[in-house]
Amino acid sequence: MQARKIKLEVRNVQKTFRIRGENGEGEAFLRVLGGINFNVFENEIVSLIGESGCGKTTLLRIVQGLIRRDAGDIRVDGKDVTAPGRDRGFVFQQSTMLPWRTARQNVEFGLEMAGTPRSVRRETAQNLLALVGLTHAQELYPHELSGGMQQRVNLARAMAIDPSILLMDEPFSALDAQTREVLQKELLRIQAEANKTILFVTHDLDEAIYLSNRVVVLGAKPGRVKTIIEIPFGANRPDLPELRGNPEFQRIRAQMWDLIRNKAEDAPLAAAV
Ligand SMILES: Nc1ncnc2c1ncn2[C@@H]1O[C@H](COP(=O)(O)OP(=O)(O)OP(=O)(O)O)[C@@H](O)[C@H]1O
Repeated sequence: MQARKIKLEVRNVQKTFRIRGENGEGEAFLRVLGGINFNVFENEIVSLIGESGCGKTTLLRIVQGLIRRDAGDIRVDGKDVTAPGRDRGFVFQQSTMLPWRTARQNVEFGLEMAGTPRSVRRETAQNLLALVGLTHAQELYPHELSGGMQQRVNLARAMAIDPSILLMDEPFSALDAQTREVLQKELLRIQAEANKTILFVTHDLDEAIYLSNRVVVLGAKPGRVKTIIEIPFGANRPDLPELRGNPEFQRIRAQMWDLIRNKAEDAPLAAAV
């Protein structure tokens, strides 16, 4: 069997924030990440879950290159990460579209910054907007788009620079339940069509199981990897409402819930994290 290619390596990443001391006086230290280890393989979706405050967003921002780690290594395609770069694309919880640009112009933005010729930019943006199902909305401005449509544009924009990995921080959590389910399904379709590798942060256990090949469960204070769960449903997994009735889905969900509530012992980590 061919070895899977590692896209993202996270090795012993640690972070402590300097914060105000008790009663707002002096200073104190908050150890947020206590040595995080995991890999994301090519074409995988890996989700990070864990209780609020366990450091998911901090970890994603460190991978993004926006927060400096105190120790450890992060490599994308074997290259050390020290700052934001075109090898990583981002989609956040809130839409980050530029309000004075149309959907197409928003998708073209990163390519413009990179000096890509106009005709190539336009074609790339049109292709990506078609991929995310927005051909009809290319020339609309953000205020003319629904929240779900805006997140589709943000996804197309993140993909425009053809990053090695997409980092997504709760991208659907501000959407209503119905739109969220549509976009979750769409993300699986887009990921399969475009062969993308994704690191995905979510609070939502069902979303993590439905979208992921593997789920990294983090414990808190300091954040650490409790276990990494392989999700056994293949590429043609049923839609989430149907999957929820699957006993294996329910078993995994219960296991995650126990881990997050600290009811279960940390499971031994597999060698190939
Ligand atoms: N810049 C900062 N300075 C000081 N403390 C910070 C900073 N950023 C985050 N923290 C603290 O680090 C801890 C982890 O925050 P983080 O946002 O990474 O957690 P999270 O798991 O993403 O939480 P949630 O699920 O609620 O979004 C929290 O206690 C937070 O208050």
